[in-house]
Amino acid sequence: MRVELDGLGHRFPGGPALFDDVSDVLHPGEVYSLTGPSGSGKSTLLAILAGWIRPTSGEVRRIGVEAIGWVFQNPFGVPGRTAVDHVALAFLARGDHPREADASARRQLERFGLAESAATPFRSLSGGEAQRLMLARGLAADPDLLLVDEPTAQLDARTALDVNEALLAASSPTTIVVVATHDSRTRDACTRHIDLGVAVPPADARRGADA
Ligand SMILES: Nc1ncnc2c1ncn2[C@@H]1O[C@H](COP(=O)(O)OP(=O)(O)OP(=O)(O)O)[C@@H](O)[C@H]1O
Repeated sequence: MRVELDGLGHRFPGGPALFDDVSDVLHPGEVYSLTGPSGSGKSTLLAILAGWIRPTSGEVRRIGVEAIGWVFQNPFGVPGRTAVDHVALAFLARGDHPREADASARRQLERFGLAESAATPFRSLSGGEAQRLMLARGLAADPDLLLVDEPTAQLDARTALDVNEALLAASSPTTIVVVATHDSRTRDACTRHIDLGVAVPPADARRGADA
C-alpha cells in the first residue's frame, strides 16, 4: 500500500498558485508532517490526498488505499458518552465482540495517555484530552490513510505538548498518517516531512498566471 504524489500543484479559480510540483511516496508506518505558512495550501493538499479536490496539476495515486480517516482541529464527540465508548465504537464497527472492543479501546486509550480518562464523558475532557481521543479513535478504525488537520491549533503550548507526544504513538504499520501543521514541535514529532515552503505572494502568483 502506498500513496504517490506526482508533481502536484493547485490553484483555486481566480486565486494564486498555492504549491507546485510536490512529489513524494507515502508509506504505512510513517507519520508525515505537512508544513508551510498559513495559506500555503496544507488543508487543500489534505483534501487532494483524500480525493475531495482534484489538483490543477499532477496526480495522486492511492495504491491499495480504501479506508480514509480524518482528525479535524476541532474535536467532536458525543457529549454524554465516555472516552472509552468513543474508541470502542471504532472496534465494534470493525466487527469486534463488545468485550473485545472494550478491552482494545482501553489499550488504545493507554497508548495515547488517556487510561485515567476512560470513564470521563466527552464533555468533561480537556481540549488536549479530546484531541488525543480523536487520534486514538482515528487509528482504532485502522484506516489505510489518516489525515490530521492542525491537531494543536486550538491548544495552549503545554496541552499541545501532550498532543505532540501522542503523535509519536500514532505510527501504525497499517496506516499512512499525514499531519498538516504550522507548529514546529508537531512537525518534530513526525517521522517524515513534506514542506510546502513559502506561500507565493498573491501579486507575484497572479503575474505568473498572466505571463
Ligand atoms: N474552496 C476554496 N475555494 C477558493 N479558495 C480556497 C478554497 N479553499 C481554500 N482556499 C484558499 O486557498 C488558500 C489555502 O488554503 P488552505 O486552507 O489550504 O491553507 P493552509 O496552509 O491550510 O492554511 P492555514 O494554515 O491558515 O490553515 C487560502 O488562501 C484559502 O483562502
